[in-house]
Amino acid sequence: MAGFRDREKQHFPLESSQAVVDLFIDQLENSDGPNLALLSIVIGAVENKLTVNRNVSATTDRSRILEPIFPVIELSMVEALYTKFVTDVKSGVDMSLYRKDIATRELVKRVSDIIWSRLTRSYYKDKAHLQSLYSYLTGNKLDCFGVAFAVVAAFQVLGYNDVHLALSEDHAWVVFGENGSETAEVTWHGKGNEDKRGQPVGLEVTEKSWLYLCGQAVICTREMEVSAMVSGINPSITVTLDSSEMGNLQQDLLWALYDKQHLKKYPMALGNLGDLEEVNPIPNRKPCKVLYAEAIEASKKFYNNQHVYPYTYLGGYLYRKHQYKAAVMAWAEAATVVSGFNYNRQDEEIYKEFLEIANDFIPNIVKSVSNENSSDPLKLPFLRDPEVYVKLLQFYDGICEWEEGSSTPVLHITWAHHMVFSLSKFDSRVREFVTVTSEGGDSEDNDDDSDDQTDEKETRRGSQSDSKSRTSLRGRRKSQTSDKVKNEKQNGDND
Ligand SMILES: CC1(C)CN=C(N2CCN(c3ncnc4sc(CC(F)F)cc34)CC2)S1
Repeated sequence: MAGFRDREKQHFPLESSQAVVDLFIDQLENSDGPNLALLSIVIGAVENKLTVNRNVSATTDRSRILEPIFPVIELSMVEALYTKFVTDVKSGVDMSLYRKDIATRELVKRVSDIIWSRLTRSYYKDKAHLQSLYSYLTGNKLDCFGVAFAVVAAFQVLGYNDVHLALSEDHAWVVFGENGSETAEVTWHGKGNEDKRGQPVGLEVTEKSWLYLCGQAVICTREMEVSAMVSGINPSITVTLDSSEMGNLQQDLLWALYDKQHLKKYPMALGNLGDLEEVNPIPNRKPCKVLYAEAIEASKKFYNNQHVYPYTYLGGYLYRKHQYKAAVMAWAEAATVVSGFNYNRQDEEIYKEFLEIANDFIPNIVKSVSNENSSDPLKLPFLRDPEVYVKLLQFYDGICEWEEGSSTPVLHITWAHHMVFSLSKFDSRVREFVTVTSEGGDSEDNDDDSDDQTDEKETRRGSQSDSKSRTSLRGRRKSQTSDKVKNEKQNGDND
């Protein structure tokens, strides 16, 4: 039955991480494209052996358990599971009903139903290690991403090259048809939401919800589907313990994909590699800060700068390194990105992200710097730095703008309490230097070119530094006419 050719067989048995990396590289160099089902079964098997049901004694206090052995992966086991997958998929489809080169919506729904029908009736969907075909074929369990991935792998088995994975920052679906112009839901999203499997991704894009990234989703090639598979590796054994072998393997695979340019258009995968490099920097490889920057550049270059996570990857890293001003600057950019969406009840994941930043991280920073006296004379203390204050206002402004025009409210009193707490900790002189103005409303409101359509307003640094730095905060309001939001404090040293 469906077996592997010598090209695949010669790698087995896999007896080391390097052997797995060699198999992946060989598949990525295969002119027929990488075999998604084969690679997902292999990586899922390794992850299962290294992380599931490990006898973790309470005394293991290292952040990563050291593996004595690498689990040998035998060809017979992989081939048996692969044959089972091929048989499941092919027996579920009467191929005589369909054209062989381009998928139809009916076929996409059919294949999604085949994957769906084999899932265990009810199980904890958010559990770890449910993302691979190994989990599907040995445990009949998949998470939301895993179902979408399995549908794409099934179409590869059926010989279709037009069905590809589409990824937003919290959802997955497929594209298919002539030049991938069609979209279809193939999995569920979140809890308590009716799945829309078979339907096109339509309304949500017009609703401007973050969940669908307004047409800026990552559309995968076969190789980028391998990047998604590798990015989805979960090295955790418990909440507090990771498998270092699995983490190192994920890192090596991501670098192999990076070297072949298969992370170029995939900001989250670049961010994931950055997180791995932070914990375990590989000599002579790009440092995590550069990877976070490349993720932001990729979002700007390929996705109209409409991805939020690249900025929260960077902000989270800077926060962990106590580089608080830079962290606030990254979070302000993240809020500006999210301000371009309308909040929808299915956007909880990004809501939780901003909730933690606004109501946990920023108050913690403000508390921790309250008795700061920076040794560096040129560095303004956080609470005396007008640029920080302006960036904080930009952060809150972005979240307010996100809420404007949304079907669901974002902010509640707790947000206001934390915001007032944080802003009020800034030195009063800093607050005096900030002039907030609002430009005209939406473009259609901008017909009046009255000269009070203010351009950027400048904010000068405090007296400590003689150089004036032009920090501007452009207030943006969606619907109001242009008006000065705050009185302008004329200070003596205005030039
Ligand atoms: C800055 C953060 C909080 C750190 N980790 C973040 N991740 C965001 C989600 N992650 C991802 N990493 C690679 N690819 C994908 S595709 C996807 C949506 C899912 F439904 F398919 C999620 C995701 C990995 C981890 S965002």
